[in-house]
Amino acid sequence: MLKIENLSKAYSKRSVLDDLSLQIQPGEIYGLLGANGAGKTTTINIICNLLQADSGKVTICDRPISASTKQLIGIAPQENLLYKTLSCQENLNFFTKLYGLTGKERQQQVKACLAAVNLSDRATTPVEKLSGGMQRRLNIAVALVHKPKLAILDEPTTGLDIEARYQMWELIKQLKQSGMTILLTTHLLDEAERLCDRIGILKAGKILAEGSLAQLRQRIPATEIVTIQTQEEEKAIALGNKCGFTYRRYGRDLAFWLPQQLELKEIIACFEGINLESIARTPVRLEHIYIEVTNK
Ligand SMILES: Nc1ncnc2c1ncn2[C@@H]1O[C@H](COP(=O)(O)OP(=O)(O)OP(=O)(O)O)[C@@H](O)[C@H]1O
Repeated sequence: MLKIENLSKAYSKRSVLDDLSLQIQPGEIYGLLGANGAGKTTTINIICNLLQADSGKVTICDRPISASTKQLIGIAPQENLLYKTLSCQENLNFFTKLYGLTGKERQQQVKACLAAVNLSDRATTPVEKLSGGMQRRLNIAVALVHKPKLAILDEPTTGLDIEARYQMWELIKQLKQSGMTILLTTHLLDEAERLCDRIGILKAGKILAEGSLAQLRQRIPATEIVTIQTQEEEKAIALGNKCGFTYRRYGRDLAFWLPQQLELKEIIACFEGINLESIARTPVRLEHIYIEVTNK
């Protein structure tokens, strides 16, 4: 559906995208993860034909990116693209006109998009009277008015509270069920874990790792991760090493990769001789993989 091959882009002499390649299959949610400045927005702007790459190739539905492929893409940008004093319906009407929809099709699309984002009962409410979560959902409806093949959702839940975030996740899952292909950018690793079929980790304009969560998990040779709290960290690291556990710091937490499944008592036995204040077991999460891949 979307194919990016060897894309490079520099501003003045500063390289922002460095031989970037990725592919998105029809009907999947692809998560592009990266810190601030990694190059996510630059990539999106090139896909949307708003910015010219220095080299490389981008095709969507086998067509090279051009003014005419804009029709295939719906983008919900980081900053809501909405007219605050207009109602939900008026906003959508405006964008349907921009895309050249007329008559019955226009009315149908406005109605369908309001329903798709669960805002049918707010059709005549001005945007400024909607909650932040509702405005974010309307921003997505705007991206869908012209029935695009690919929806690009740029940090769709940034700034939302947890309830609004759950609603947005539900909406994104419904979009996928309706057959939409989605490119999602996010800083939130749990969001990517919940939603994405495949994930690409972007750093300094390069994809450092890519795959499903199960594929990415193979980057860490551990069955699970054990985090401990103790005043005797040096001793704990030495004892962990003796048992074949690799240690890592996640923030200030001291954690160990367990190469094989162990009973809790076997894990505790490894740290015999020191005072353990707490011990917690977690599966290998995207957070651990992200840190491993981006800190190399
Ligand atoms: N028009 C521009 N001129 C010069 N430098 C730019 C321009 N646009 C972006 N950059 C730089 O390119 C790099 C990548 O920016 P980009 O916005 O693509 O990153 P991002 O991954 O989207 O970050 P964020 O998560 O903060 O949105 C940054 O260092 C940024 O300062």
